[in-house]
Amino acid sequence: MWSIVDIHQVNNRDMSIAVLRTFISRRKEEHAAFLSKKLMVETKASEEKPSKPEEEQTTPDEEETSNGMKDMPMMLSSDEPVCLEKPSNDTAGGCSRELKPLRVLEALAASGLRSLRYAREIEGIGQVVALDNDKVSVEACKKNIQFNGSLASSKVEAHLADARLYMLMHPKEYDVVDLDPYGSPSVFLDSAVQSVADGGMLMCTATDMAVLCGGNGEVCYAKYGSYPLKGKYCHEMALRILLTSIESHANRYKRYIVPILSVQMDFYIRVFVRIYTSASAIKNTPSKLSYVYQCIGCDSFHLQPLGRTVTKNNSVRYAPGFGPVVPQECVDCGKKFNMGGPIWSAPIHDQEWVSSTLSGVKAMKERYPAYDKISSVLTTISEELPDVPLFVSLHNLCATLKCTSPSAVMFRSAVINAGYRISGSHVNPLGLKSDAPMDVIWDIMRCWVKNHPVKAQPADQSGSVILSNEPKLQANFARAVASLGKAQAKKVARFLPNPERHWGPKVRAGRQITGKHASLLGLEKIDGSISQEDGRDPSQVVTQELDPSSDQNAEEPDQKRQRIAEDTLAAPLRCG
Ligand SMILES: C[S@@+](CC[C@H](N)C(=O)[O-])C[C@H]1O[C@@H](n2cnc3c(N)ncnc32)[C@H](O)[C@@H]1O
Ligand SMILES: [Zn+2]
Repeated sequence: MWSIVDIHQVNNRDMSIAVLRTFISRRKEEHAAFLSKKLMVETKASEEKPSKPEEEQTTPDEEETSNGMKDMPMMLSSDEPVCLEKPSNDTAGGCSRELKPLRVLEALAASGLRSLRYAREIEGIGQVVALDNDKVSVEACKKNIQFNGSLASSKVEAHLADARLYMLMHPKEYDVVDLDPYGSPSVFLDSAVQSVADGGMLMCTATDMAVLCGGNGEVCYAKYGSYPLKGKYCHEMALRILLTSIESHANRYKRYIVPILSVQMDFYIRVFVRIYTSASAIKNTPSKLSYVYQCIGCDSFHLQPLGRTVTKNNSVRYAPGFGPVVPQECVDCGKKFNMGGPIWSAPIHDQEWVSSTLSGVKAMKERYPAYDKISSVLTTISEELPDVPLFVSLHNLCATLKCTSPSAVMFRSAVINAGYRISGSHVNPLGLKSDAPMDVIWDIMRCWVKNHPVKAQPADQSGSVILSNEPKLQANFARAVASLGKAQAKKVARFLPNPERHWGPKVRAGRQITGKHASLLGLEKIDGSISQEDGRDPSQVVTQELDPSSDQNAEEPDQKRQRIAEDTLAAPLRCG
């Protein structure tokens, strides 16, 4: 069995494998659509004018780039995804282009466990390049590759390299770039966005949650270019800050991102975004970003878009956003606002991808050791309102008013009965996303308090100021049909409890684990870590922990072995 301290990595890798499987099937569909469109265009062109001799049509220089593709040859229209395929001479017929297997770069690979799982478990992966700048890790990775048989050896290669330099030197070369650093990915983003092929995917983890969630706002600004706000929605804000930062790096190279899935799990966040090149599409970026005004008294929040588009006579013009969207003082409680952001305020998931990924996971349940976790997270995400960036917390609203709480179903019903939409949020079991404006939310709470009175509070408190105003809306708490999410109605688990022991981030590789880590990691984990690492040569762990009688060359592990793949493939030597 793997230790519980590694479970978060199992969750992270399983989610990545699930998304990669969806990517591979999407890529096939996009390629087929591209070929048929190309065929149509070619047929039309050949009908319109007599064809020139073949060598006059294109020269190799015009056609090829480092990526094997002309800069934008696959653009179907200005904003349509670019097809990820490369020219080939070996197919017959007019559409002589074949879809190459996926090339993956795991830029921060440690002992290569993730790369090995990608290569062994995902059909359609052509090559995985595993980098690390730590010699011991790369040696361990090479041993792990050897130990995992001929399939692994033919697909995975390990290199000692600084990922930043390597990615800069391989522009637009990888269909997938995976960043999974200790702490912040910020120093890797600029080169990573350049290394992804057009239409390719960047998968990026950040574990510096204290920074991203407002523990030290200035550090967050320095690393990511956005101010975080402390609030119940801080983890969702963290996801949106990371997306903003990736977009900002991409824009420098006339590129832009399309978020596919953005998850907060365990104690980290991870985003999956596709990257495209289009000088005209990047003009849309300011319209996808917002500042956030958050009241220091009652936590009401309001979004201030950075940009807007004006459409006139079929032409689109870009302009700065209208503002300010709030007065100097909060209309609900009279206090001032903190301003955070900018955050990505466009959708953070592609809901079609989410449902295909969820169906894929369900169909291959036995291939995912973290099935329960990733299916519950994907289920909750599939129900999130896609166009509502942040959320309120019912407990927080009640804490401001010092009142008892209505049940979530009653509150949801009141919002729905008032004509608005509401959903949960995967980042917080108590979070409620709604398109109802803050004054409607407070009116609902004012109505609730009328029937559930609160003790008198000092008049200058935010809650007292809010309650001193009469509601304009008569809230109706009668149960609305849509007040339960589909998952809740079907009793599908939406949030799983964390394991009770050994939970949390591990100490960075190379650091001595000492008693001072007790408060961070917990005593049991420290004991476990010391006994695990005690006196062992990391490179020996591979051979000691793998069953020497196991079939090292097995290229198609059976399903049971797939399920325990995280145990037996290799020992994660340097990272959790
Ligand atoms: C969290 S671990 C990676 C875990 C791995 N992705 C997995 O799933 O097992 C981060 C790794 O990044 C490596 N690293 C840090 N800075 C790097 C750099 N500039 N270039 C290459 N590797 C680097 C560290 O040595 C460490 O092994
Ligand atoms: Zn307020």
